[in-house]
Amino acid sequence: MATTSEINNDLSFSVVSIVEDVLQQHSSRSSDVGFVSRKVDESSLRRYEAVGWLRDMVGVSNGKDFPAEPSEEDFRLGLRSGIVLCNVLNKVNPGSVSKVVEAPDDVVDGAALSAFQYFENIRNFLVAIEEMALPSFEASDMEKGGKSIRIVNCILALKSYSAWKLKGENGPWRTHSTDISSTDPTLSSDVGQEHSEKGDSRSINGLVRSFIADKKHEDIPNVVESVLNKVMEEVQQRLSIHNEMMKSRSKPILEDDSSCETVVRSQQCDARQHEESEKDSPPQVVEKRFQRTHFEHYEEQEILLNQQKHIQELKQTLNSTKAGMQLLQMKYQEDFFHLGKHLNGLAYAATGYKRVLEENRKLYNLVQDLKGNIRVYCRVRPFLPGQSSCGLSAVEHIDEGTITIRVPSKYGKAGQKPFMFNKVFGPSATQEEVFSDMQPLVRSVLDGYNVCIFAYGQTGSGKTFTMTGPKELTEESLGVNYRALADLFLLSNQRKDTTSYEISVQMLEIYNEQVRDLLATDGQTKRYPLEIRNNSHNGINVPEASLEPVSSTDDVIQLMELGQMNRAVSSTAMNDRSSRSHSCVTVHVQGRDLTSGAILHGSMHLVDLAGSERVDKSEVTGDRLKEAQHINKSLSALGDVISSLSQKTSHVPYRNSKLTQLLQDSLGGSAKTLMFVHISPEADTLGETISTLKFAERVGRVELGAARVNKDNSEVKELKEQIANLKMALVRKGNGNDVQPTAIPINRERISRRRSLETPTIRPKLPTMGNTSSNSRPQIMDLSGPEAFSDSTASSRRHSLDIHELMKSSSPAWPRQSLNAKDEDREFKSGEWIDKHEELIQNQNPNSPEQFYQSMVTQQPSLNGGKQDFEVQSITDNESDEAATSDCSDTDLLWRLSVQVNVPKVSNIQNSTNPKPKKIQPRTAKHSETRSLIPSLIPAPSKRPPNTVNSQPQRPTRDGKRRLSLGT
Ligand SMILES: Nc1ncnc2c1ncn2[C@@H]1O[C@H](COP(=O)(O)OP(=O)(O)OP(=O)(O)O)[C@@H](O)[C@H]1O
Repeated sequence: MATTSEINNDLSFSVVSIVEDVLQQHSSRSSDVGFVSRKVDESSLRRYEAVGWLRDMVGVSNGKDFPAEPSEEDFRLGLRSGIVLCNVLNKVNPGSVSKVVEAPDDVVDGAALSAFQYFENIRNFLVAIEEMALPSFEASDMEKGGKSIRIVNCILALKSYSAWKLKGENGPWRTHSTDISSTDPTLSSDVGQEHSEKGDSRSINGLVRSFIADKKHEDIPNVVESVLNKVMEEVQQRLSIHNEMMKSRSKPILEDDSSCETVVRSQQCDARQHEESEKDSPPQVVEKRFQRTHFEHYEEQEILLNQQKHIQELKQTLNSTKAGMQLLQMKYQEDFFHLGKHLNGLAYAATGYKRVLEENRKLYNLVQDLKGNIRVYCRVRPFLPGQSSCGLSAVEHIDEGTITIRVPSKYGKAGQKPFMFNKVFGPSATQEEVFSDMQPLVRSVLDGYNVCIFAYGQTGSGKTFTMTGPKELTEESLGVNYRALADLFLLSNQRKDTTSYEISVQMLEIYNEQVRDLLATDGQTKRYPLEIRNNSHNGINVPEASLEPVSSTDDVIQLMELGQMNRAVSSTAMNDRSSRSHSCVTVHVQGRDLTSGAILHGSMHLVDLAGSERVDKSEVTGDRLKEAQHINKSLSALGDVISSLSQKTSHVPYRNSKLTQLLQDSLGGSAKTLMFVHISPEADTLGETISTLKFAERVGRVELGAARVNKDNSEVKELKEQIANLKMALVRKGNGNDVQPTAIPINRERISRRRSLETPTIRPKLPTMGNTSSNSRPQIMDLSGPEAFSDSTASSRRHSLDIHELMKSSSPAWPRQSLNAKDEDREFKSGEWIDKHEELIQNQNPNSPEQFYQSMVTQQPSLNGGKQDFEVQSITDNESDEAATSDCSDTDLLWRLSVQVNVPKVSNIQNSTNPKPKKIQPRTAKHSETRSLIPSLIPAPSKRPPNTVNSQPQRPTRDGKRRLSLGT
């Protein structure tokens, strides 16, 4: 970095000095050597005179830097600090320089002083001199190469001023021509008071005059021209040097700060302006301008220095900030790293938590399955395109398994009401999402479970959408029915190496409490109405309905289309596509294990219920009203069933509607049941929505008992068939008919097949059986052959089959005892008539069937009072229904068989243990009605001869009817 003095040295030059230089060069070329040496001598003398005076003024000690006759260099160095000059000036004219910057004591010479101090003193001195109108010089004259002669002039002028002042003269000081001109030949003799201003020009004039004095007159113009050219060249040269220096010095500054750049630019601009103006201006003006700018440059330099200092400070701050930033960055990076790790941990934990939640849900569902809870899913329909979705939705919030409804004050206490279900689907749930949640349930059909999925909700809430899909079906919008069957095909195909499946479909409709076959192609009337037979052996509860085998989704689509066409659809005020009937797609699956030969059968009801809205709201009359009433009746029957199931009452009124009859196996049996409740989002249907959700919550609390697989191995299956055949044979015997050979071959054939599997160790038991009554034995043999009783491994089966032995038994097996507790429980739940029967059994002496029968008959009025009267009445009225829905459960068959075969024994016991028959109460007209039911359960002892199969009670015609239906 250049010091201030260097800058000053470099920057300060004057036109005068240039002209002098040029003239001297010329003179040196033209004048003789004697003239120069004379001039040098004169200068030296004048210098000595100036130094002498200064030494006198400041004293020898202060003027120690000045030898008495100093060289030009010594002279310059001695004055360079400006201290001597200022002190002298203050002596001559006290207070001219207010503050003289002294050199530090430990500094030997002025070289150690800072450039600032030098300049400060010199500047102050020059300012004062100018004020005193004394001849001045330039600060650069103090430097090497400067014009010391002008310093000498200034000092001598001051000397003469001092002398003038000492003389006590008044008025403005005027220098004497001799003071300067006598001693300085280069100066004009007529230099006046304005010397300081015009000194330079006078000095130039003097030079010029002396220069041209010895020139010939005709040479003068050429000489002047060449001098001027030289001057201009010199000026230009120096200016360019000056500019170069300025540029080079301002470069680092430029890099540092843009404000410096501005300053330097302005300086360059100034310099250029100077350059240009100097071209045009006379040398004096140029000189003056340079003098003026001299200080300005200094100021600028000072500013630059300050700015540089600031820049340095800023740089330092910047560096420290950068370091701080780097530190922060590192810290942040570290933090980010930790945060990332933490987030990873959290994400992992979240995944784990989600897994646990999912696991919990599965376990919860498993528990539900084990308890046999009816699963309840809820789905909220989105606002439909025509509807204004800006209208407030009735749904406040939907969570995984909770739906919160906004309840306004008109429905009681205003607020929010949450309802909990196994799963809640919001309006944006897709058909695929909905199905994927129920897929495991659907798949369990192939494992031999009975499954029932029914869609419930008011009209237009989206039941058909969920079960079938919208009007225009696309792959994405296919409903549960299609997806379920497609999935069953897929899975059955995957299992084809181990199990062979047969899948067939029925499609039914319950319209105005009548069951219709939707797949009928031979005219609807032919199969209308159809009968429902609960607890059927093969799971087909409506055997008369078309059962169509299907093996691909195309088959299913064709069937569904046919079903949809046949379905009774009529428009209402609420929904133009409102179905006024319940529709049920039933999928029957039979699977045969290819290794063990075990057969399983599962069935799945996919039910789309009719809308649950109130009749008054539908604004319907006439036929439509009748339809709506039937729908409401069947739905309230469904409600009653659910209610009694949830209260675990012994009587479940399945028979109150065709719908509950159809779903009996799914609601009260061993099925897996899912109710899919649908609600609309509109606030104006809130009343219906709340009652729907309340009903659904109640359904969710119903426990049906664990679902069971309908898996029979071949042995059990054969036994069941045997039981059925035996039972039929007994009935025929009881009616005095011969056993029809047509029923037997199947049995014989099967049993002969079994014979080959029997072991010889079982055979010896046959003679024991041969000891039984010859009357009965051949009949049995006729029925099934002696081998039928040879299976010692199935003692219970033999026990139930060996009628003869059973008849001999001294301790009769009472129906109730012949069943295990589980089966009994199931019986209680599986049908109304069983409930009644159970109640009767509990009220009778178990050892007295006659009494039991009689008392049962006599107590019938009280048993059938109220509602039960109605039920019995309805059953007797609809006899065929009763027969169809009451029979065929396995346990039921066993139980009944036991009852029948044990009755004679019981009758014997009755004679010994209860000689006095209980008095039969007189019957009312109602009793005769109820009686028609009772004999179907218990044979009438009075009509039964003892100890023979044929002596079993004569059953009423109705009972015979039912047995026929069983045999078919
Ligand atoms: N989740 C849904 N997404 C889109 N549209 C739906 C949805 N659910 C229902 N809809 C539309 O709402 C209208 C009524 O639905 P849908 O016919 O399925 O109701 P519903 O309950 O079966 O009526 P009904 O009791 O009269 O048979 C239809 O236009 C249907 O396409």
